[in-house]
Amino acid sequence: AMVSNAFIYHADALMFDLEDSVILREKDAARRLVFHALQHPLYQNVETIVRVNALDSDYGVADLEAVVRGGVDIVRLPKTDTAQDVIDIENHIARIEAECGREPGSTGLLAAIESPQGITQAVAIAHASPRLIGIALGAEDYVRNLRTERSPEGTELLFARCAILQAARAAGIQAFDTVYSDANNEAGFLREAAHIKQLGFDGKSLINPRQIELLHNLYAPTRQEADHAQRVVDAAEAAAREGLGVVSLNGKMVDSPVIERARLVLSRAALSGIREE
Ligand SMILES: CC(C)(COP(=O)(O)OP(=O)(O)OC[C@H]1O[C@@H](n2cnc3c(N)ncnc32)[C@H](O)[C@@H]1OP(=O)(O)O)[C@@H](O)C(=O)NCCC(=O)NCCSC(=O)C[C@@](O)(CC(=O)O)C(=O)O
Ligand SMILES: [Mg+2]
Repeated sequence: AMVSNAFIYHADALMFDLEDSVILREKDAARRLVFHALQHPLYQNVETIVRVNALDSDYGVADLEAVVRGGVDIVRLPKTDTAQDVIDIENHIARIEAECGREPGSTGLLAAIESPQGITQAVAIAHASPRLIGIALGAEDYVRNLRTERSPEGTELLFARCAILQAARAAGIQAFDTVYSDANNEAGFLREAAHIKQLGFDGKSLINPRQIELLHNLYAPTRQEADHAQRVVDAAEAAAREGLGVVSLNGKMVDSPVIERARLVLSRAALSGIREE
């Protein structure tokens, strides 16, 4: 049922899971279901991601064969511990693209890091393939590996989140935060989402449609922020026409980092609208 109507919720991308939310005896049926969903007309204008099983499991390579041939936009590799994990999946994807006549390099990759080993290798992982559109944190597995549990403050995840952000930015790719598992706790979700936005994440994996609007609204700038960003960009463009790299706007210095920040605010306004307070 979820596969058949997930497209109605206006998520930025839809992720079909073949890994931990599918029990072993359903793995083959789930793969077939996703293969057909990827080719359904309703999913042609939606960015699709499939989380495949690990390549060293009994299912990983079959998952890849199905989803690359099915036309998935991005493959999510779970439990990525090393750069070699990324290179291995990259090689399989390249082979399958060649075999099925898909444009070489057109399948994107998203590596999920879910262990201390992966966090220590985050920089190498983030640089391991030109297909990588981003890296992501998988916090439920990560805290299990750390031998702790998630707290409302997220203290136990701060190191991992910063490591993922640093690695992603160093490689020039996106950084995505993990799921918030209590779908009924709106206040807790919003607190965590505000925290990861402030750290610098580009977004977050969601498990329930009710979280989509909340996150879009949080990432959307306020009217005041959007208006200010527009004034910064206008002032910068006027200054550039006069050959100036730095200008003053109401007494505040406007230079290259401030202008780039303003452009990011405007792009978020274009994507998510204006925040409802
Ligand atoms: C959380 C809950 C059980 C709540 O159930 P509830 O029954 O209370 O949901 P309700 O809100 O009542 O549903 C109202 C309506 O929305 C529909 N609906 C609900 N969820 C929908 C959805 N996801 N997609 C489309 N449709 C949906 C539903 O069908 C219904 O439709 P309808 O009947 O027509 O009204 C349910 O959402 C759910 O199962 N979520 C997906 C869980 C999942 O994907 N887990 C794997 C990824 S995490 C992981 O693996 C950890 C990780 O690996 C992560 C990492 O790597 O980052 C790590 O280590 O951290
Ligand atoms: Mg996991």
